[in-house]
Amino acid sequence: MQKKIVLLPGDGIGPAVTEAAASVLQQVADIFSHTFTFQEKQIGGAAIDTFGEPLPADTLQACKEADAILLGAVGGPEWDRQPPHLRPEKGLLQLRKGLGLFANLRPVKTFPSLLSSSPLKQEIVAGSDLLIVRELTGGLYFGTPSERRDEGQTVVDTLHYERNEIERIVETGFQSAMLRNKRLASVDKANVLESSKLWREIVDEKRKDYPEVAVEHMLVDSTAMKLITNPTYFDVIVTENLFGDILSDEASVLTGSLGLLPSASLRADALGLYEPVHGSAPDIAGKDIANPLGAILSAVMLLRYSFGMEKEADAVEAAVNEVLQSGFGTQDMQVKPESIVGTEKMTSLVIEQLMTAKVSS
Ligand SMILES: NC(=O)c1ccc[n+]([C@@H]2O[C@H](COP(=O)([O-])OP(=O)(O)OC[C@H]3O[C@@H](n4cnc5c(N)ncnc54)[C@H](O)[C@@H]3O)[C@@H](O)[C@H]2O)c1
Ligand SMILES: CC(C)[C@H](C(=O)O)[C@@H](O)C(=O)O
Ligand SMILES: [Mg+2]
Repeated sequence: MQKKIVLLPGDGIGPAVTEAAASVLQQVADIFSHTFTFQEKQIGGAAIDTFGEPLPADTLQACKEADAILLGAVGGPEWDRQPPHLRPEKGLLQLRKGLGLFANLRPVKTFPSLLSSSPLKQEIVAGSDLLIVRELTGGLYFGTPSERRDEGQTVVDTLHYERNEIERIVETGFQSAMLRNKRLASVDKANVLESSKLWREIVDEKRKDYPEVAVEHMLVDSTAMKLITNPTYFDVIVTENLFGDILSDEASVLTGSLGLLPSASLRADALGLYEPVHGSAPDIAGKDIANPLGAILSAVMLLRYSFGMEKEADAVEAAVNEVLQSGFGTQDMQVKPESIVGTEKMTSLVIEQLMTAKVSS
């Protein structure tokens, strides 16, 4: 199969983890006789430095013409003082909005070999396997007005949702639950927010179409607590943009490292944007120590969701599992000191494992 992939390395550790994931995809193409073409474009701080804007029109256009997009991360202290429209993060938000990628899937699954990596007790995290379905193109992130007034001393952000925006993400939540263990936690703040009240109404309407799914409405504050005291309680969580952002970083603690978490941002057709959940990690950039597995597992989601390549996705996932099973890890994971490897080494271990598995199959 021939497929066009746009690479958006971005800032900080973004380029290193994107390169890692792209080299795994290239290996997949070689092994399974596909042709993947990679086109690299600028976004975030790197784009601001070169083109004066965080999402150049040329980048957006290339993404619109691609079959899938793989992004590293954006942001960093050097751009933190920029006006809001010239922040690296704005480029990512414009890209999600510009492509209409409203459904952000963030799976969180503990690897049995990494149970001791989590700061939480092993008996609590063991068996955790949940999916956060985060609304990605609405809510506080995009509502207007969002501004400073009275010489900056009054501020306003707007939480805005329209019925159809809630309906489509809730639908994604139900469909995801149907493909998993048929349990859906709809997370909101309906004891305070009007947007959450409409959200609940819509969930209650939709649940009639999915009688097999056990639905529970949960408040976001107690969900945050339950996520780390009883994570196996959850199957699918569907929630609005900001709640999903916060809960997904929290949930990364279950796996032992934020560096392990992948994500897919999807819309109704096959185009998707795939990126690790973590940020640009300026504190470790340029040192060959970033964990590339969140990006590599994002490439697994790309193979599955945009290309429908199940056996290819399974092969990469199995290779990652095998490498972790052998005890290897990056410095952010709790592995034996002699088993700590860098970004490039971790990537080559995954690639070698992929090749070995292919030869022996
Ligand atoms: N999708 C994105 O592009 C994205 C996501 C989150 C944050 N950001 C941006 O990244 C910048 C830094 O934000 P932050 O420090 O709050 O969050 P971060 O996710 O970049 O880093 C948080 C901590 O996790 C560590 N970490 C993150 N990814 C890792 C990896 N792959 N391997 C090993 N360790 C890893 C970092 O070293 C740091 O200690 C900010 O500018 C922020 O806006 C971007
Ligand atoms: C960088 C930032 C805009 C982004 C978000 O808040 O969505 C990030 O935290 C994420 O989780 O992808
Ligand atoms: Mg985030």
